[in-house]
Amino acid sequence: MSNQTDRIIIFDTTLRDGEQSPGASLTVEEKLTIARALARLGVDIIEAGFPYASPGDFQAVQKIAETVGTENGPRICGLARASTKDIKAAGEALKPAFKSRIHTFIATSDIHLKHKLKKTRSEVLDIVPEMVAYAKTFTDDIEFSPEDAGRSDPEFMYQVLETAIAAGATTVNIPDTVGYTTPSEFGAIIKGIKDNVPNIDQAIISVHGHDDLGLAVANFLEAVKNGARQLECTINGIGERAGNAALEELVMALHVRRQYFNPFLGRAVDSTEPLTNINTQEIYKTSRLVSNLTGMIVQPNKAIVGANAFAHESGIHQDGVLKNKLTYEIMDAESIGLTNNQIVLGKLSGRNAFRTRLSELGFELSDNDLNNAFLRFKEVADKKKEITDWDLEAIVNDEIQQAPELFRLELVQVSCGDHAVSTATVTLRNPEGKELTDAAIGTGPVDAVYKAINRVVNVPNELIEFSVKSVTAGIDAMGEVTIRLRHEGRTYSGYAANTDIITASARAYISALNRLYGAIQEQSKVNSSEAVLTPQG
Ligand SMILES: CC(=O)SCCNC(=O)CCNC(=O)[C@H](O)C(C)(C)COP(=O)(O)OP(=O)(O)OC[C@H]1O[C@@H](n2cnc3c(N)ncnc32)[C@H](O)[C@@H]1OP(=O)(O)O
Ligand SMILES: CC(C)C(=O)C(=O)O
Repeated sequence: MSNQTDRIIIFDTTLRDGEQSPGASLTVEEKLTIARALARLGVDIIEAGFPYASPGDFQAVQKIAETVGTENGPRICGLARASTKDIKAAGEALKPAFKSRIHTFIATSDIHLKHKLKKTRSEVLDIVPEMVAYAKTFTDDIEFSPEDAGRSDPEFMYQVLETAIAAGATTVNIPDTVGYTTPSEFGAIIKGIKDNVPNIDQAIISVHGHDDLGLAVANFLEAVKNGARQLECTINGIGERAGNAALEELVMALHVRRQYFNPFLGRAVDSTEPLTNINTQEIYKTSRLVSNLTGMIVQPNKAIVGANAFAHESGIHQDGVLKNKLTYEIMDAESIGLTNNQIVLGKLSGRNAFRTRLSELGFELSDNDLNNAFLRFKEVADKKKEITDWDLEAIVNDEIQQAPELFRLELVQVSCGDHAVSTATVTLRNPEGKELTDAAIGTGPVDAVYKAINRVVNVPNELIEFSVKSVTAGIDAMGEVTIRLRHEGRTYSGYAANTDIITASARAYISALNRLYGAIQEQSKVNSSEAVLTPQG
């Protein structure tokens, strides 16, 4: 294999590194939904998880390998430390995939060797070929990463990469694990690898980077100029700490500035060939899906997918755009799948029009889910004359893409005002099917509702984020509520949309509590199976 491909491979790690964002933890079903969306987006490789990390991660990777890793689907990858138990778990979980990859890694920086791994350089040099060769017994496609490459001694890293490739690594991935390097430094690291690793032509050079200094995307573009051909990125740039390089920014930079990048890929400047396999029209929808399911809100001024990314506010700009869009726009909103938010359906629309529009928007629902979504649509259409694509998306995300419903909201009622004590009454159905009603007072209606819900659910938690925004303009707009809460150091998110923001707030809170309650139940199952296993050794 040669790394001289003239195309950029997009390796999406939303489900692995993205899920490492505090509070972004996803259920197996949610991961499957995102994996399907990534396949529609056209990513080449999905890093679906870290199978050894937990039974849930193992199951998710296995399910994605089975249902999304089909013959025409993307390659499915699992992460593993340089250890036989991790690699074995990855190999087992990936078995159902038509095309699989094991990604194994070990740190090469002296800081990590000394303080974290407590290993010498020569020990690492022995472990790497042994583990790559072991991974090779599960699949031919092996990626190796020298973790913290950005702070590693280049000469040592060259040696490690050479042994990894000699043992069968087909991709070598260079991570700036702590987001420390600058673009020119990162480009020089890639050039150094090309110039100094003797067998580098037998592997693809990949890059992975974090955004601690806001430089991840710039670093990657410099890496492409110096020979990197695979980019590891996440939707909306989510990930550990400040996140990863954002897929949408990288792809659109390569798309919009194609003529600038063509020569670095050995193409004629004016070549119109796309630089990646990404279907850019799927970008906006995928971004919204990931944001809703992870609870990681996209900031309004975020490049490409932020609410303001294509908005022109000031008079001089509006005047220019009205005369010619090119005055202030370097790309079309349509190119990332942003429609004009046109009115699509109303309360007289039927099931067929509803199903057709959802499928045009990329939602493939089972008959049961479609029925539920249709009933919600009719409810909303009774209150809101015009139903836009954004409303439809909010309805599906609220109604269908939810954590398993352990507690269900049956009723919420509030009394509030500037001369009243905010009071809320709620009725919830508990996991055993019993209806429970309670009431509370609070500093405002949402506070009162949350206190009343807490009296019923009775799991201590701290609300750390509450956001409400309208889906579209207008007084009858649906409100979207996203919340994050914390319990014993872990964060859980919830999402809901409704024309009544108090109802949306209550539903979003219950959706987060359902995740928290589900996690407690999972943990108690693990604890009781460990308790059974321990006495028998
Ligand atoms: C840069 C990255 O993003 S790496 C990916 C990060 N993702 C995760 O950590 C996923 C979630 N992690 C987990 O569930 C757990 O940490 C597990 C299951 C992976 C390991 O759990 P534990 O066995 O309890 O180990 P713990 O997390 O406390 O410590 C990590 C151990 O792995 C070792 N280790 C770390 N990286 C590597 C590596 N690449 N190869 C081999 N060993 C490694 C550490 O030195 C430490 O070993 P020690 O226990 O002998 O000191
Ligand atoms: C596992 C590696 C590639 C990683 O996530 C990092 O170094 O940030």
